[in-house]
Amino acid sequence: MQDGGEVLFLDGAGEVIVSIGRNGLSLDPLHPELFSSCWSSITLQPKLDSKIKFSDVYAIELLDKGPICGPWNTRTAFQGNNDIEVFVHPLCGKGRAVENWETVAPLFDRAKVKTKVIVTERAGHAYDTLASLPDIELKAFDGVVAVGGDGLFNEILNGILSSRHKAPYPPTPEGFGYFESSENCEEQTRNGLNCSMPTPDSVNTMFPGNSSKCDDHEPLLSTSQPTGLEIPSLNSSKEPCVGGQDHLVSFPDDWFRLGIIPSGSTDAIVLSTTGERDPVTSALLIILGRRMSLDIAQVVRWKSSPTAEVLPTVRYAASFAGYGFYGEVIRESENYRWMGPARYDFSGTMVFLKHRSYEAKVAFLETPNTHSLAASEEDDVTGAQPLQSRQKRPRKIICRTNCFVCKEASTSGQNSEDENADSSRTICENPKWVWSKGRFLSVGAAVISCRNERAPDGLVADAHLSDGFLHLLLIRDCPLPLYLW
Ligand SMILES: Nc1ncnc2c1ncn2[C@@H]1O[C@H](COP(=O)(O)OP(=O)(O)OP(=O)(O)O)[C@@H](O)[C@H]1O
Repeated sequence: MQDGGEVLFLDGAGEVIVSIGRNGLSLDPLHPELFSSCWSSITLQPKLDSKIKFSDVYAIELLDKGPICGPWNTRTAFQGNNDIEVFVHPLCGKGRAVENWETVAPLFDRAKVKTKVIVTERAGHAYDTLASLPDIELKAFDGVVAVGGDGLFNEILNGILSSRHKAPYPPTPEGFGYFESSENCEEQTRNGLNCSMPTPDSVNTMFPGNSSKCDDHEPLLSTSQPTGLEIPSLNSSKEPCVGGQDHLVSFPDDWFRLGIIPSGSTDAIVLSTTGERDPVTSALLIILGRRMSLDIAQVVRWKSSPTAEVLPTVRYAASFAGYGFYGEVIRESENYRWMGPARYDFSGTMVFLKHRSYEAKVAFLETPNTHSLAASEEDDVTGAQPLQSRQKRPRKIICRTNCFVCKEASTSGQNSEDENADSSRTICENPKWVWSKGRFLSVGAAVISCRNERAPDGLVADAHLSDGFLHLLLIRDCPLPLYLW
């Protein structure tokens, strides 16, 4: 025992004095002079992390007794009393998800974090499981973890939100005059779209989970041949579209913890959140309960039903939602899944060579930061101008983490973080929809692409959107950066 601490022998470092502070342990060499060279000023002290924060400790074991408590740090770790639900997609990426889970599972065991593991057997398995799970059972989980790629995460996100996100839809296409004229109708028919007039009653105030959505059984990924990868339509689960059911979990008021152990082909969400495409890093971050808010985009596609009603199909995206080029690349790439990650390059080239452009009408929330992109004053509902003619790229919006990319944008004369927060507030409280139409190479909404400086600028995730009319709305951390190419 030494004044102010205990002397321990540490492998590779020798004797150290260990003292306990409020937030962690301090380690100081007992004989620092032994590490100094007599004849030079070079210090030969071995590398020693002189501080260990309690919040970085994920388990404690006594050599002879094994784990002594668990989970070790209930303040930062997963709550610990309940399980976390883990979905493993055995076929994703290079087929290493099961192996990756087997590598990290002992870390969860060691930290006494209980897991309930489901290995998915088909596309839609995770979605169905979560969408049909009674709220009381969902709430009993401390979180849900995907061992897979962006597509599996996307299923989990949609399974959790589909019947539980309660928010008004953005304005209908009717509100933008989309279906107003027969000319529009002819144009749509030429483009292979199903055109019919909406019923007069606006669905602006409808909430997901109420009756009209029950009629929509369109798969998200529409292909002429079944790929086995279609995500089931909303509300195709056992959970009925009921009014009056007392939901215990309701977004955006509630929050829920999600994790990804990267095992996919592109892992865009992991790259733009943790920045490390490494299963062990992700597992440790999950066990330690490190968290960050995730921007989620709600994508509403309005489509005519057989009864000529225009009904919304709602999906949620956490990285990127794309229509046009990107949508087609993703759709095409499903046919070449056997190629592994190279399928994206291959189908990207194939689709590029087709040199198509896509008819689109886009509605988006105008923010002060995106003014260079936003429509001019005459571009209101009655007088749209094609956005293609605007060459300027939108200015970056500063993200919450104030990453390198955003910092750079702000120092080059852009809005400060405070101004950005103010503009977010204005948009949330006072949304002003702008719309425009034209032919585009692609229309996409990047949700979290600036979270991490290492993330590629344009992220492509599994946002399978077929031709149709899209409304994009950010439900958390608005504003949503919307890019038009
Ligand atoms: N057992 C399964 N068999 C077939 N498809 C599955 C299975 N489990 C999930 N899927 C589907 O496979 C799709 C792709 O999965 P995932 O995104 O995890 O892998 P990936 O495409 O290789 O990775 P990334 O999205 O990072 O490119 C998902 O959209 C999901 O619906």
